[in-house]
Amino acid sequence: MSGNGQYLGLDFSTQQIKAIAVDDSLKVVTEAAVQFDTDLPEFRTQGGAHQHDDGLTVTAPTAMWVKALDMLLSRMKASGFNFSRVKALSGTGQQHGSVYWKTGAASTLQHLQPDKTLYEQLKDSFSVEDSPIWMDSSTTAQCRQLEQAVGGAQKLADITGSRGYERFTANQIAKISQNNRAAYDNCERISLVSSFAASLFLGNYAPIDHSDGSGMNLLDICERKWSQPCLQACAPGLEEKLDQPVPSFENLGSISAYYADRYGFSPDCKVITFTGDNSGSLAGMRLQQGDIAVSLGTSDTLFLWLQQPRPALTGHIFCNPVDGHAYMALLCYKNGSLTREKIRDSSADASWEKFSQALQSTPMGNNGNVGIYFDVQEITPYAVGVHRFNSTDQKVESFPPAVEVRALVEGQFLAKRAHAEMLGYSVGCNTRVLATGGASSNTSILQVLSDVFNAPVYILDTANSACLGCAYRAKHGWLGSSKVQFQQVVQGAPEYKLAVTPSPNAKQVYDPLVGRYKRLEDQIAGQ
Ligand SMILES: O=C(CO)[C@@H](O)[C@H](O)CF
Repeated sequence: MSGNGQYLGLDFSTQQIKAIAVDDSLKVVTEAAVQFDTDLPEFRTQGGAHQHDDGLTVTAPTAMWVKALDMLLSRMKASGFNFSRVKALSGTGQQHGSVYWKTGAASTLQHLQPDKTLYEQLKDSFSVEDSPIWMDSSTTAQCRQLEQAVGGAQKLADITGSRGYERFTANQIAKISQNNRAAYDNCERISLVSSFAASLFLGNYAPIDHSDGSGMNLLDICERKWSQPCLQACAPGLEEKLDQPVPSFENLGSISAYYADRYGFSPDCKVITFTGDNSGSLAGMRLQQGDIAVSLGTSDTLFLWLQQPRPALTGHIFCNPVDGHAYMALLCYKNGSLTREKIRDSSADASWEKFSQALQSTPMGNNGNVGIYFDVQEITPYAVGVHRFNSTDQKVESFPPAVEVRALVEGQFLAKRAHAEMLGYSVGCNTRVLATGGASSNTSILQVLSDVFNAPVYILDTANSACLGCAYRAKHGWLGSSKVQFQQVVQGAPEYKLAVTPSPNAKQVYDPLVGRYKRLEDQIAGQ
């Protein structure tokens, strides 16, 4: 894999647009960003979005994303970045968001004038000016309609990898076709945020990729084609507005001449399919078969690599962005660091040191005491409340402080393992846990994670993992995904740091405890 080129990753995320360039050894050489709220105040967004008065609808101005790209590239040019060295670029977009290109916009995209900004030329190219984004929760009716049309929630999950979720694109499209038919009819192409961004660079409509397309409730994730029952249930004439989905590592062709003329990109710079931000993160974290990535933040997120997925009513299964025969899964937990902090305050004198001492002073399995701490409405599963059980499954009102601390941490990780296994993951000899996020700096917490999964835990700096992952994917696509595996391309990337390994007998303690935890969780979720 020779070459002295550079590879550019772009991330069109909720609050900013970011670029990272890496050299041939995948070392970061440039970073740049535009913050929507502060750099483009004329759009008056908060966190990159507009929260509507109904308390459910959340959108972002499509033209703001276009203007942000003008600003980002101008900043990079002004800083002296040499665009001519970029061999290929790829990117991500916040998942589920959608862009509605007005009839006739293709011609404008194909004939961009280098003496004008993208914004000047494209600002009136969208039949829906405010794109629905992933924070929207206004389409519950459309979710139920879609689930009913295809045979129920589990059937929709079996087809598309997820039950109906309000933020998923099919339900947003259905809402627009039902409530704003003129805008829907005056739209010749619907893009995701990722394929919209790719279209800007390609100077033509870019296709939706399999991985981000898996977040729409429209793609049959086994066939990797649009599901006809889902298309027909969603909106009339939808398939022609979407075009056909493609693998997430396709070389879409050369960059639009607009960028060569205006910024000095090489005319031969290749555009590699863009994908969703979580898929980009999987690439940036360099997950491979057998890996689980655990992001321990305000909400906890699990990224799984799956070979044989089992779609369920919780979690999401997407086509894998770097391996055309594999899948990935996402599990999101609302009760994350705030819950850990609450127990730290109530049972460890608000001290992480005492929190850690409590974990060190209590045995694996906590003498049979199990806790489920859903302070706020949990989404995995849909349940709420704090529930404590003693070794004979009797509900108890409280635990001693140290037992409470361990019950919380073990409960959170037993939940993650139970739901991961429900989606088709199996803990085995090649399991690696990659930990990131605030709590990954606490070795005692990581020790419990390692024991529950009976696997080594590595620490990963995933700052900008989505953007970095796309720079990696750009090189993979440029080299030719049919010629080289993604894992080979990223071999030279910085190594993970081994943090902890499982305690002796961890397997004997936690393998049976996972089943017991799941039974207790089902019991409280069923309430
Ligand atoms: O909704 C989500 C995943 O399903 C979020 O992680 C968005 O992708 C954030 F942009």
